Amino acid sequence: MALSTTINQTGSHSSYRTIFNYYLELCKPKVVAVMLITSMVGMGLALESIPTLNQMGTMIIALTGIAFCASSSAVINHVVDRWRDQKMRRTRKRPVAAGNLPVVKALLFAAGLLSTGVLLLLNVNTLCLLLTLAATLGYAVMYTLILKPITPQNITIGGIAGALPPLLGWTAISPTINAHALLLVLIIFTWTPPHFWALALYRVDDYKKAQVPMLPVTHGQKFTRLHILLYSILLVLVTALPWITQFSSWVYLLFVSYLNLKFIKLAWQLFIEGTDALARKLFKYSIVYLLGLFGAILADHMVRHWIGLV
Ligand code: HEM
Ligand SMILES: CC(C)=CCC/C(C)=C/CC/C(C)=C/COP(=O)(O)OP(=O)(O)O
Repeated sequence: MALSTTINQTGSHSSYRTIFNYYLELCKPKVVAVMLITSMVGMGLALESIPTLNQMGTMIIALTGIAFCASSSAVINHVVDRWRDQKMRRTRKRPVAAGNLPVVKALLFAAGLLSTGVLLLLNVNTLCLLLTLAATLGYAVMYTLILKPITPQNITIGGIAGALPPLLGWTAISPTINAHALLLVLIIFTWTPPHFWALALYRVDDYKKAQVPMLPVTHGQKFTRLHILLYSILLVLVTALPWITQFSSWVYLLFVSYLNLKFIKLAWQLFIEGTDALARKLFKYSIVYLLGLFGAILADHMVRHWIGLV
């Protein structure tokens, strides 16, 4: 119905574009893009010098494979969540929830993405492939299908899947489970609850309507704000670990301290004042924060190891 309207009004080119946009939206491209950036940082940190052409090839294949697998789990999330998405203002226009794309087509798309991703990662190494599959199933099955509808700790446990990308990147270059790569995973794992619960605070009515037991629904606003603050304090401690373990220099520490100060300030203000505007501000800042932190840790490593300065 929506498609024929588009064809009648604006011609077939725009309908192709609409369909392309539907499929693109299913992949959660912005979230996957940030995940790929953290994977790329993992790759850069695993390298002790400027990458060779061969390594660059591996990086491109691995990033494409990870992107395809991550996207396939995002598509499955759209299918599994379609009833819940229909009830929420933020998600009700999503292609499967709104009936613009049939479930079967979405599932075929997910299967195509997953098999292409696996084929690509078979050319990288087995560890990288297996960990990527674990993250894919972690988000599509463990989080979306099992944890999301049953416990407010869904995002803390399910957050492991979203936290894995730096390790995926690291293993693409060096197929071992490195302690410093696990530190990066720990950073995203600790960052996820304030990232998500900030959004859940100002979208609480959506989650109530869809009967999803997110923390503000089950335990209230004040309790959620306290937990955002506690996780933010934990995040400050965890993000000092790269410096404490002498993986990163004081330049990283300085930059991250600035990012942390702002994070704590917002989390504290949100705890005290509790407005939707502050929750929204913290959610948006959480993304800037993560990108800044990963940028800083990579720049610090590149300057000291790739270029040999300091
Ligand atoms: C269990 C873990 C996570 C949960 C539950 C979660 C939840 C969410 C939600 C509900 C949104 C809003 C999407 C929308 O507006 O439609 C969002 C946005 C976003 N998330 Fe997360 N997230 C998680 C992990 C991550 C991770 C690991 C990253 C990156 C490394 C990430 C990056 C982003 C980005 C970039 C956006 C903005 C997307 C946009 O503007 O369209 N998230 N997240
Ligand atoms: C291979 C690999 C790296 C896999 C990770 C996959 C991935 C895309 C994880 C995304 C995490 C995320 C955006 C959760 C959103 O929660 P939600 O689904 O409850 O949010 P929604 O209400 O917006 O759908």
